[in-house]
Amino acid sequence: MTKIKVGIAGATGYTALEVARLLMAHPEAEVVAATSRAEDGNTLAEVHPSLAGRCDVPIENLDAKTIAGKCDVVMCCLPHGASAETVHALVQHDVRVIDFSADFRLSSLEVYEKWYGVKHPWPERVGKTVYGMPEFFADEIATADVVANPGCYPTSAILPLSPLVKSGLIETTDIIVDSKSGVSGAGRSAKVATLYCETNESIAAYAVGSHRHGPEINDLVSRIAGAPVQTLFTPHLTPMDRGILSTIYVRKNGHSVDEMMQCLRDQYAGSPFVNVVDHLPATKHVAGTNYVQMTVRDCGDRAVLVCVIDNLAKGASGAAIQNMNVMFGKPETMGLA
Ligand SMILES: NC(=O)C1=CN([C@@H]2O[C@H](COP(=O)(O)OP(=O)(O)OC[C@H]3O[C@@H](n4cnc5c(N)ncnc54)[C@H](OP(=O)(O)O)[C@@H]3O)[C@@H](O)[C@H]2O)C=CC1
Ligand SMILES: CC(=O)N[C@@H](CCC(=O)OP(=O)(O)O)C(=O)O
Repeated sequence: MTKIKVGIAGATGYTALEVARLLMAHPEAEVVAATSRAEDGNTLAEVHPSLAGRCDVPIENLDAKTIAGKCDVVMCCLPHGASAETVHALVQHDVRVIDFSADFRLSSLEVYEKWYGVKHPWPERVGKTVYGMPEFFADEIATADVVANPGCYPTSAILPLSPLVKSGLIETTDIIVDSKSGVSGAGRSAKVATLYCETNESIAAYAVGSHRHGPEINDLVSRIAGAPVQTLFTPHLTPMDRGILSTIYVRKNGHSVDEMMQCLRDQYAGSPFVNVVDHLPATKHVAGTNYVQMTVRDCGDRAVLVCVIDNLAKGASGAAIQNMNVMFGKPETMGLA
């Protein structure tokens, strides 16, 4: 059996570590290349000691032609902007790419450039790249050269909202998405806001009314549901390593919460990673799994949807492995179950 040869660009970051960790347990894929500007010459295990003894792949400076020559697929774990340039160069050298950044997620170039404040390096490709959520786009993912891996917060909102909007069970306006994330969501590079003393014993709302995941949620729910949707999204930073909890307030549209729960159960009946549950456990959600749990509660003229995910698993690297499995004709759960 020939294994899928995987490259990891941006190998020093948190999503890269998580994708490498998951790939160590994948029976039909192997890490064959890794890149970073800062750690050129070291190995993946030297940079991430938790991989010691399991991954001596050398880290090199990113050269698209060299990496493409070694790999069947590259996990591009770079920040937006830098990622689009790299994805473009990789595709020119005939390698498939899973892009962790937001560079190819949105339908509209204008919306991208407004919210990200940069000129897009590959504008022709915006709006023509499949969104990496196999729950809705598996057929396109299977044949894609580039997959736009979803944002972590958007995953926690798109999965519960889309089926309910599509079935007309909730109103398309006045939707409030209130989300909390662990600190690893902000990446591994040093920033004052994510220092231990700033985050420990604290909780903070940030980018209120201006977070770039608002337009991503609106775009994707609208696309999937076939109806324009406006949400109000507020993220919060919480003193956890990882994890996302989204509490979503919606207006009922003359339908009961039982109907909403049934709609979600029907939508995700065959889905290996989305669990619709009667009660979310009061105990800690298990980190590092690709599973999403969601439920709905009745609150008079409103309903409250609650969705819990792991930002580094289903919110990033787990979703990327799921996408890779779909791209290479493997069972969706391989290496993730
Ligand atoms: N963390 C999370 O929970 C999630 C992250 N994402 C997205 O995944 C991507 C990676 O995130 P994450 O792993 O957290 O980020 P990190 O900050 O932890 O790592 C980023 C990596 O990119 C490299 N890098 C940084 N700037 C540049 C540049 N200008 N050019 C080339 N390489 C660069 C760094 O390596 P070096 O400096 O050594 O070259 C580093 O390896 C981002 O686009 C992020 O938005 C998406 C969903 C969830
Ligand atoms: C806690 C925290 O800071 N989270 C990040 C979201 C990470 C992510 O998914 O970002 P991309 O869409 O850029 O890939 C943030 O709010 O910027």
